[in-house]
Amino acid sequence: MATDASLLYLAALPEADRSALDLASSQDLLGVCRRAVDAARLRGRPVLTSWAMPVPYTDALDVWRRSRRVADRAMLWRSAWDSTFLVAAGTAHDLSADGEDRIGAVRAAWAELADGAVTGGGPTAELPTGQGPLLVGGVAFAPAAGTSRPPFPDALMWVPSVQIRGTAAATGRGAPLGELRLNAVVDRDSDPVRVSRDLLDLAERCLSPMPAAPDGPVTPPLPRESAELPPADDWKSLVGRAVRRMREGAFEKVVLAREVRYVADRSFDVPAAVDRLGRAYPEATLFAVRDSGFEFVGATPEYLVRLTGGTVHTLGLAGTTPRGATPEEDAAYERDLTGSAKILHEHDVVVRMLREALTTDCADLTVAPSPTVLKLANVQHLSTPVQGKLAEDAPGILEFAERLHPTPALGGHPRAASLDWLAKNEGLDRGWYAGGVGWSDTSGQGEFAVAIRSALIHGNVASLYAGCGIVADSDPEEEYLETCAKLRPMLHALGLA
Ligand SMILES: C=C(O[C@@H]1C=C(C(=O)O)C=C[C@H]1O)C(=O)O
Repeated sequence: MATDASLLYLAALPEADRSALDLASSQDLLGVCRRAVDAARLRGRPVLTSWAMPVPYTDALDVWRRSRRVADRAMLWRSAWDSTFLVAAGTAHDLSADGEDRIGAVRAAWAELADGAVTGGGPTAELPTGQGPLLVGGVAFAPAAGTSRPPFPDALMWVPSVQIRGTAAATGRGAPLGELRLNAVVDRDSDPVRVSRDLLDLAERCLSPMPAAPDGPVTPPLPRESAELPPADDWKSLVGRAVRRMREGAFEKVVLAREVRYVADRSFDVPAAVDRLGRAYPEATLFAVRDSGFEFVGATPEYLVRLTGGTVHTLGLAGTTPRGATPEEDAAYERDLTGSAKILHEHDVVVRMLREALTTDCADLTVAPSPTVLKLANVQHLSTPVQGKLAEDAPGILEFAERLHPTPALGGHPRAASLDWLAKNEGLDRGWYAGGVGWSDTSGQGEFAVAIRSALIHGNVASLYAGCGIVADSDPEEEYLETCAKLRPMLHALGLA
């Protein structure tokens, strides 16, 4: 076990770079931990401590692959906005919460913990957004009915012990540095020597230069059984029922989802799947959250909210057509997308809601006058970015996430009537599908993606999810085919198609 920060540093560095950089000292980390324990004694409450040092560009996927083996929890994040990656490992502090007010409860606990953090180390890489220790994780689409939902709570948010951030675009020597950050929450009885030693030990195991052996079998697992939940015909009838309710005027739009569950002959290779997703969907936010052997992964084109430098960004993404096999066919599908009154209506409902939700906190709201087309490998979508300059006393990202979720791109409109119908009729435990995955820093800057194009994986069982917006003139068969197209990325990634 290494107890010296300089060993850790060298482990992460290519041979030729070793002499060029200052050696970090374990004494420095220890000093910060000591200060934090002193502060905990003085304040009579636990104190967040965080220490950072630069690390050269590292292969984020490789670090994450190792982290998910050595830590109780791990998360990978590659941001669609600026290509920064985040690998989080271990638990410095758990802020998970259940129930309707899950995001609010996390927000309050994070504000208390973040206040008066004792920090040290650095200087580190300049990151495009967010600084210092982060709160990472995700939230379910809706609170679980009754007892806590297995395997994840309604909001699984935690401060990781080890946090590695950098820019995925950077390659080779002379490239921008990344940041390694070690976080802990100490109380009056904590032993600073032990705290710093445990952090270095975990970081070294995550950053070890040894290549991680492949996780699963070299040949992809073969599906032994699969089930559509609900069965295809039942789901189409459900779409028909939603259409009838909308024609009766009950609501304007509702998003119906379904699950496809696969049981394979052996465990799925999650890192290989994430690697494939990342390559096939470079414009997507890539995420993987692992806890207790369950892993929720996805590559989503949709973000809920991003807060950076006094600006809030969100995205209206709704309206879908397939990609064509030829440029002509693709252009025809694009014309269907931009010229369909039904699709434009579906999209407009989302943009209207986003605008309303942001108006009060933004001095200056910019909404593109008409949607653009986002082309992914499997489908194309109508897309309208929305951004605003935040007013002085505007809230942080968790409050925006709470306010925006679920947008009518994942729930419906009007919100209360559509969600109520959904809860009574969809018959699906969405879990984290269509919820949010992301992070916040101590000042409320951060990013949350909408957790679609996602799957929950546990050993040899994978649950894949997809849904689509239904309006009064939706056709059940077409909507069913749309969900099939949305499932395709994950099916390919897992080697199931
Ligand atoms: C619900 C999903 O996607 C959402 C629904 C869309 C639609 O109805 O056109 C488009 C993008 C997403 O907002 C999904 O992928 O599961």
